[in-house]
Amino acid sequence: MAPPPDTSKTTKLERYNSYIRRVNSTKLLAASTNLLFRATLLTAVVLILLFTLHYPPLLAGHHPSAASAHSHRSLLSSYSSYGGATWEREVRRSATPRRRGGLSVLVTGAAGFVGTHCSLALKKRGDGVLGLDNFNSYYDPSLKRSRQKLLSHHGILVIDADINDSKLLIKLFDVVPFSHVLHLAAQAGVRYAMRNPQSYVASNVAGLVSLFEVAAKHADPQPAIVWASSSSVYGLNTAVPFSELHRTDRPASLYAATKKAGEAIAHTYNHIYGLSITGLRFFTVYGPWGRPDMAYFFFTKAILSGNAITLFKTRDGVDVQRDFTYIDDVVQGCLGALDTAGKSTGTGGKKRGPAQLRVYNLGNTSPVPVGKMVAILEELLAKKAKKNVVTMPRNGDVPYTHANVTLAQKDFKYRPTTDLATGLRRFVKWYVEYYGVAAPHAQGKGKRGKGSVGEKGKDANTGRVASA
Ligand SMILES: O=C(O)[C@H]1O[C@H](OP(=O)(O)OP(=O)(O)OC[C@H]2O[C@@H](n3ccc(=O)[nH]c3=O)[C@H](O)[C@@H]2O)[C@H](O)[C@@H](O)[C@@H]1O
Repeated sequence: MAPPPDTSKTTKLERYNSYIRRVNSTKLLAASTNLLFRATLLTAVVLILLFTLHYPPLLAGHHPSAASAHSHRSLLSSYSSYGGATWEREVRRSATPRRRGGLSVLVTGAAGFVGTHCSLALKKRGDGVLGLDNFNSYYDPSLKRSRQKLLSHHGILVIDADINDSKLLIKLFDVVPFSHVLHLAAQAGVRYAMRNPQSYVASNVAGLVSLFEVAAKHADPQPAIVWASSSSVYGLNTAVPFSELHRTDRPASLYAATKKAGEAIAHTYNHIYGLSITGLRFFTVYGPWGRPDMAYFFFTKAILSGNAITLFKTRDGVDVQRDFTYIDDVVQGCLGALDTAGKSTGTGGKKRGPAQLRVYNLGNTSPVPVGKMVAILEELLAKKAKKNVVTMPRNGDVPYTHANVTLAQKDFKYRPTTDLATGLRRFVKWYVEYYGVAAPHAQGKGKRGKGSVGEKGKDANTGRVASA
């Protein structure tokens, strides 16, 4: 009988082979896990890169001074990021005139007080308007959002961006051949300049240069520019009424100094690049949808709520006076300046010939003591103000303003027609409606003038009215 075959060797060999297979498959598993991990990492990096490249505006739109504003986004501001076919279509739709020979105007500071009124007036007569505003929180941004809503109802798009965002400005001029820019975006307020000086440099100097740069070097055609200077440039000037020929080299506040700097910068861009530039020196503009940082506005609030107001007197014990100018009159001046602006003469940063450089006072031509302004408000609100009268602190204020408007009258028929009592009555009417406060019993006897923005045909005496 043959001996049974010796299987021990074969079994050992098989065990060894199976061991090798296990080792190999473990190695393979480890290698493929490693590969999978690397591939996932690479895909993630590629995706992040693609996302970032695709949405640069999300970063570009965030100028530091606009940072706080971005917490106030609403549906209306969905164009805070720019680019894309839909965005371009909306921009063009808003900026295209609806009348033959109409203007196409980029309005900066469009959700501001003067910006809102001018945008509506331009749109109403058939011009194209595109707005820009950074919705900063210098004063209640919800008021700016309400103005934006009003503009949106009239087909005007306001883009949520800062004038220092030159990439956006370039993009806008690529999409629309604006004929004009109405540049009203600025850091306003005389006394606030002592608390936040840098904001004046950022908006009124750097922002202005940013706009002029793009208009001079990138815009084709170059637009004509009309922009807001200020009566404060007259500073310590004592010759009255203030004429454009008077000295403006003694500003009393940093605010005034930045506006004066703006006028000098305008001269440079006109001289080198052939930009047509018109500066408008506004005199204490007031009215419905006004600025809550201005005295007539916060005095109204204080009087209604029974809080004291502070009235400044000059060092000689005289009432401070202002040439208060009603918004509709200023709008008329802004449109007149736009209509008579000559064309810019340069292209691609090269001047081709001399261009227009102008500056005008837009005032009311009748100064009123601030005490009188308070007396008018007291009558309209049927309530006495609690007054603290103090000597004017050294805060940048000047004792007196008074405009000579002969030049604006001659060049574009500027004629202010609204006295302070009439204008304040319209303001108070708007104020009680907008804020839904209990209507005052008295509304004064001022003459009724032509309707202004925000008047809804309802009388404030009828009681509480929902905000606009
Ligand atoms: O015309 C201008 O150039 C300027 O007009 C206004 O500046 P201002 O005239 O100082 O306007 P308000 O701040 O409303 O002050 C009006 C008057 O009330 C006085 N006032 C202000 C505040 C206060 O608590 N008490 C007070 O008596 C001021 O001294 C001033 O005479 C605007 O705020 C500026 O942005 C604008 O450029």
